Amino acid sequence: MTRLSVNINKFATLRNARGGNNPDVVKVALDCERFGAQGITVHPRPDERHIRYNDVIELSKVVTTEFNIEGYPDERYMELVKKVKPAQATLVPDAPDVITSNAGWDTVKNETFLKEIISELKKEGIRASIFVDPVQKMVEGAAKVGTDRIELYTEAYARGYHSNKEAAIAPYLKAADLAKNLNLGLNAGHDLDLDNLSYLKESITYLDEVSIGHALICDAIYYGLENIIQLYLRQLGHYR
Ligand SMILES: CC(=O)[C@@H](O)[C@H](O)COP(=O)(O)O
Ligand SMILES: NCC(=O)COP(=O)(O)O
Repeated sequence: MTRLSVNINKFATLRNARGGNNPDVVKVALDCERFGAQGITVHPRPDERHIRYNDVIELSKVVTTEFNIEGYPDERYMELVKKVKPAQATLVPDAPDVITSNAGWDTVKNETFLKEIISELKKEGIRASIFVDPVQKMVEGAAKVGTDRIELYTEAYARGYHSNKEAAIAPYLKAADLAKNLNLGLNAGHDLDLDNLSYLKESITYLDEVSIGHALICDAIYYGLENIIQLYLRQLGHYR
């Protein structure tokens, strides 16, 4: 069964917009778990515009499902994961100033670097996953650097899904088959949502995990809207 890891970055974006601690990301993580999430994902970025490094430390004390920390493996990231020892570290090749993740690793060019980082993670007992585009050469390169899993970067799939879902999934099927043959675990993420998720899952039956943040949190706000307006109207005495 494919596991759902909820990326809680955007809750932190909302908190940071006002200062203070609403919403409380620790409570959010615990509630996500209570409501069935099988993992919690965070992606601290150097500018700490959403999840902060200290949040990650506090979350690590309470998360009981799979804790997954994404990020570019610079010194600060490596220090953090070594301290926190999450179940999984997902390495993403983001430059510090990107709005969101926008590419997978070039596993060929970065072979030596990735090998070193992954061996450091393994020494700490942390499962390594690396973010890759659905490109055969990059998946082969991922196997060579010793990662336990890859995470397929699904932005292109999500973008193509509505116009031609068969074409959009095609490179992912090939990459997933190759990953399976190379004994790599398989995760997927980025821009997955209520429309495109089930077709991905039906098509790639041995998907270990998806991590979903942006759309899930937008949906939580939107699907909660009717209920919350009623609750506020009740406070104003409209239903007495
Ligand atoms: C690795 C990936 O595809 C996304 O997790 C990304 O981590 C989301 O990060 P932002 O929340 O900063 O957009
Ligand atoms: N690894 C993908 C992730 O954690 C969430 O990506 P998104 O759903 O916010 O695009």
